[in-house]
Amino acid sequence: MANEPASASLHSPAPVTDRASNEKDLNTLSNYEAIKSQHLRLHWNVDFEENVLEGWAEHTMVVLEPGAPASRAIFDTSSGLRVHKVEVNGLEASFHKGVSHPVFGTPVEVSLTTVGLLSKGDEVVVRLHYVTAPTASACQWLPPAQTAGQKFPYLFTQSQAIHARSIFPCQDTPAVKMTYSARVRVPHWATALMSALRLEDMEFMEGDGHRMYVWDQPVPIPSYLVALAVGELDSRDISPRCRVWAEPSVVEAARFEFGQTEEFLQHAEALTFEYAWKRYDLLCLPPSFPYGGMENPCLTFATPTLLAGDRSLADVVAHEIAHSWTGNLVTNTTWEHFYLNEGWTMWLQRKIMARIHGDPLFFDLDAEWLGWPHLEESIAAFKDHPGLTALVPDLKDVDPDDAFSSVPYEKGFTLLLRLERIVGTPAFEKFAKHYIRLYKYKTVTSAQFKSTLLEHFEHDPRLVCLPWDEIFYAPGLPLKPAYDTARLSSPSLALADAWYKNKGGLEAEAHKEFMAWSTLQKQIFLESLLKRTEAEGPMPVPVLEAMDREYRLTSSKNAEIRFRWTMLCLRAGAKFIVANALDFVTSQGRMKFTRPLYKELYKSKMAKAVALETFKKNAMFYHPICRKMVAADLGLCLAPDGSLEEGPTSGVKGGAWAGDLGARQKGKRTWLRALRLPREAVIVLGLGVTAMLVVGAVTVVRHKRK
Ligand SMILES: CC/C=C\C/C=C\C[C@@H](O)/C=C/C=C/C=C\[C@@H](O)CCCC(=O)O
Ligand SMILES: [Zn+2]
Repeated sequence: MANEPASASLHSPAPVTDRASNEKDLNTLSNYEAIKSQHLRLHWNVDFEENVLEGWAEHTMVVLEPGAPASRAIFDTSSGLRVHKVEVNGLEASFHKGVSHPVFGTPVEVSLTTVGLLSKGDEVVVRLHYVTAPTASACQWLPPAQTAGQKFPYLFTQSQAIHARSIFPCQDTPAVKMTYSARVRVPHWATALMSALRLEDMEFMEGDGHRMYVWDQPVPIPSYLVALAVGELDSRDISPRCRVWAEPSVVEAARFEFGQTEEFLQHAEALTFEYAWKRYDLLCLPPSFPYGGMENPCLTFATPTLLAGDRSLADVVAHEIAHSWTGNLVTNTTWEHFYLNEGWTMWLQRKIMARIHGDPLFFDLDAEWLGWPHLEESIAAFKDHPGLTALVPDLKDVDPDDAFSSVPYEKGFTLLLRLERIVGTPAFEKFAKHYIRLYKYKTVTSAQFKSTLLEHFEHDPRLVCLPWDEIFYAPGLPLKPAYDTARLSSPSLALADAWYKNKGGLEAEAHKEFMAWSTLQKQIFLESLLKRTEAEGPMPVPVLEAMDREYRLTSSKNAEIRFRWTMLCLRAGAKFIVANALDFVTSQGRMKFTRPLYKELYKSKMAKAVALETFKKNAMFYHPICRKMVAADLGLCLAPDGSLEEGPTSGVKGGAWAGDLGARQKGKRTWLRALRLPREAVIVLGLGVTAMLVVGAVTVVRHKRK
C-alpha cells in the first residue's frame, strides 16, 4: 500500500518545541563530549563468595575538546561500586567522587593534569581499580537453589539502559561506542559467557582451580551492551555460526526451541546486509531474567518463558537478531531516541516473521493483534505521565527504567509503517538498507533520521509535509493504521465473539478447531476477549470456567497464552485463577508478565493482601530491576539493601522512588513551560519571594517585641 490515509495525523495537543537538549544525553554524569572512550579492557574476578566483581576497567580515551573540559575524565558509577585506585598512562593519579545523583549514581572524576595539556585527538589511558557491590543493579547473583541444576550459583548481568555503571566505571551513554576486550576469572566448574568473541586459545586453567576466559569485541558498542553470564552451562551447535547455551538440564529444550535461528538470520541478512558480528549465540537464562530477550552482541540473552515446546514464541529471537543491525550497529544517540532502536527492530522482526510464515499478511496480523493492543495499554498506563508517551520523551532526571514501555516499540513501528505506506514497500525497504549502512558503527538522533529520510527521497513533499514536531513530541496514540488482517484473524474473532456473547452451547467442532489453532490465533482470541472486557465489562466467571474446561487454559505451558488467560480471569474476579497467577509470578520474573500480573492481583479485592505478601516473600527471586519496578507498582519502598517497607515510595531510600522523582521533575518542568519562564527566572523569583517572606517575618517579630 503506497497511500497515506488522509487523516493520519496524531490527534494530540500542540507539541513541545523547546527540545534543544535532545542531542545531549541527560542520563549520564560523564563528560563524554570532552573526552571519549574508544576501547575498554576489563579484568574481572567473579567472586561467588562475596557476590562481587573485582578487578579493573581500563579506558583508552581520545580528547574531543582540548583545554579545561578534558583536564579530567568523569566516569559514571552506581550501586555502591567502589573505586580504590586510578592510573593514568600507567602512573597513579588522583581521583574523587562527585556529587551523587539519586537516579544516575556517583560520578568519579579522574584528574588528567599529570599528563600535561591535552590537545584534540590526544589519547590517554585511564585504568580504574574497583570492586562492585553485591547489590549492583545490573547483576543478579543466584544461589544454587534458584538454578535448574540446584548445585552451583549463577550470575548474569542486564545493563540496558543505565546499569552498566554498576559493574564498571564508564561513560554510560549510548552516545559513546567502544570496542572491548575482557579477561574473566571464574571458579573451575563455571563457564563464562560475554557479549563478544571468545578467544579459546588464550583461555587457561589456573593452578588454584580457577579458569580464565578471554573475550574480544572488535565492533564498537555502547556500554549497555557489555554483558556477562557465569554458571554451569552446556551448549549445542545449531549452525556453523549459531550455538545455544543453557544449564545442562535445559539445553536440549533450548536447542529445539531456537532451532530456526540460522533461518531467521538469513532472512534478516536478506532484508539488510551481511551479519557483522561473526557469531550469533543464544543463552537461555534462569527464569528470573527480566526481559524476553536482550540483544547482547554475539550472544543474545533469552528468557526460558520462550520454551513453549513448539517454537511458537521464537519471534523474540527474530527481534533480537534484528537488533544486530538496528540498535547494535545503528544505535540511538540517547535514550530519548530509543524508538530508533526499537521501532526499527519491530519493523524488521515483523518482516522476518512474515517471511518465515511465507505470508506478508503476518506482518499486519502481528502488528494489529500483538503490537497495537500493547501500545494502547502502555499509553493508558502512563495516563499520569503523558510526556512519556511521546516518541521522543524528555528524560531529564528520569530513570529510563521508569520510562520503559511499548511506546518506543509500537509507536516507533507505527511511524515507520506510515512512512512505508507513503513511499511504497520496495522503496522503503531500500531506504532501510541505506539508512542502516549509513549509520552502522555510529549513533543516530531523530533529526538525523529525518534528514536522511528526506534526502534519500529527494524531499518528496509527502514526507516533507508530515507534522514532524507532532510526530516526535506529541503524547498519546497515533492514528491506528489500517491493517489487512481479516482473513487471518476472523476465526479467532468469531469464536471470541461467541464466547463473549455466551455463552456456552458452542458446537463441539468450534472447540476442536481451537485446540488445533496456532499460538498466534489463540493469542488473538484472548486479546479480543481482553479488549471486550475493557470496553464492555468482564466475562461471567462460570463462562470462564466453561472455557477452561474446554481449552485447559489454566494449565497452558505457553507463557503468552497463560498470561492473557490469567489477566482475563483476574479482571473477571475469578477466584479459581489466583493460585495459578501466584504460581506464574513466582516461577518466572519476566517483567512483561510479572508486573501486570502483580498489578492486577493488587488491584483486585480478592488478592491484594496475598499479592503483597507473595512479593515480599519472593523479592529476592527477582532481578534487581524487576524488584525495583514491582515494588514501586505495589507502593512499597525498596531500600538500597534490598529490604522492603510498606507505604508510599519516598525520595530518601533510592531504587524504587526514582520514578517518583522523575515524575516530580516532569511536573515541575510542565509548570515552568506553562508559565513560559526559564528555569533561572523561576529560581530568582523563588529566592526573591523567600527573601520577602523572611524580611516580612523578621518585621512581624520585631513589631511584636515592641
Ligand atoms: C523512552 C524510553 C527510554 C529509555 C528506555 C531504555 C531502556 C529501558 C530499560 O528499562 C531496558 C530495557 C530493556 C529491554 C530489553 C528487551 C526488551 O525488548 C524486552 C521487551 C519485553 C519482553 O519481551 O519481555
Ligand atoms: Zn528490542
